[in-house]
Amino acid sequence: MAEAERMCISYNNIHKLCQKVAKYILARNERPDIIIAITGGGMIPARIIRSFLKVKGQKNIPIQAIGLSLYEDLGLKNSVETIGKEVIRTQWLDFGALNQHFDSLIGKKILIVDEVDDTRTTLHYAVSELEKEVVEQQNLLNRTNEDTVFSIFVLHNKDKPKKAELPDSMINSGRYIAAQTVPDMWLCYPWDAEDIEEHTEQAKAQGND
Ligand SMILES: O=P(O)(O)OC[C@H]1O[C@H](OP(=O)(O)OP(=O)(O)O)[C@H](O)[C@@H]1O
Repeated sequence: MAEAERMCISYNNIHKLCQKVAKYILARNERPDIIIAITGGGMIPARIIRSFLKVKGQKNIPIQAIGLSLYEDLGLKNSVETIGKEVIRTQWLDFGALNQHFDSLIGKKILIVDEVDDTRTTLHYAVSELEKEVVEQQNLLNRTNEDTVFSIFVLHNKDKPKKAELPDSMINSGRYIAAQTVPDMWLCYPWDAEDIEEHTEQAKAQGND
């Protein structure tokens, strides 16, 4: 792929994007009760933004990880049109650990973090499965009158047709937060770099430092 079609992103750039988004979240009085990082790309942004969301006198926001991987569905059982990618859960919430902080996700502000929104398949899956999880808990505990608020933070949203939707209520209320919207190009994150010095130089040259 030609150099111009690759966008290199430095750690410094990611740090600053997290800081910008944290400011936005705090200004809206929407500090999350819990951060859910989608592994592996969501983990570093989740950890960085937690520091910027820290408020004096308040406990650190707990981070939970969910593992979601895109799996090539070869569409063998279906028609050609269904060929695409499906999401496989490799890791899910640890409710035992969650309970040390609070009793459930019900009524909480939840920030889902990933590095990139490409086709939106992963984020759609994460939001719908987490919403289902909350509804199950609400029914179980007879607490159906409490509102749970989901937000999303991604470093980059690729400007392209998406293969899945997010709730309108989330988009329209500013709770889908992409630090940057970028053209549909190959994004090179620093954690994949073999030579981090060279990578950082390339990021600088592209203005992403
Ligand atoms: O918008 P989508 O088309 O769903 O793609 C975005 C997802 O793809 C990547 O995950 P990947 O499965 O490559 O795993 P990784 O994070 O462990 O690299 C990325 O981290 C997002 O989670």
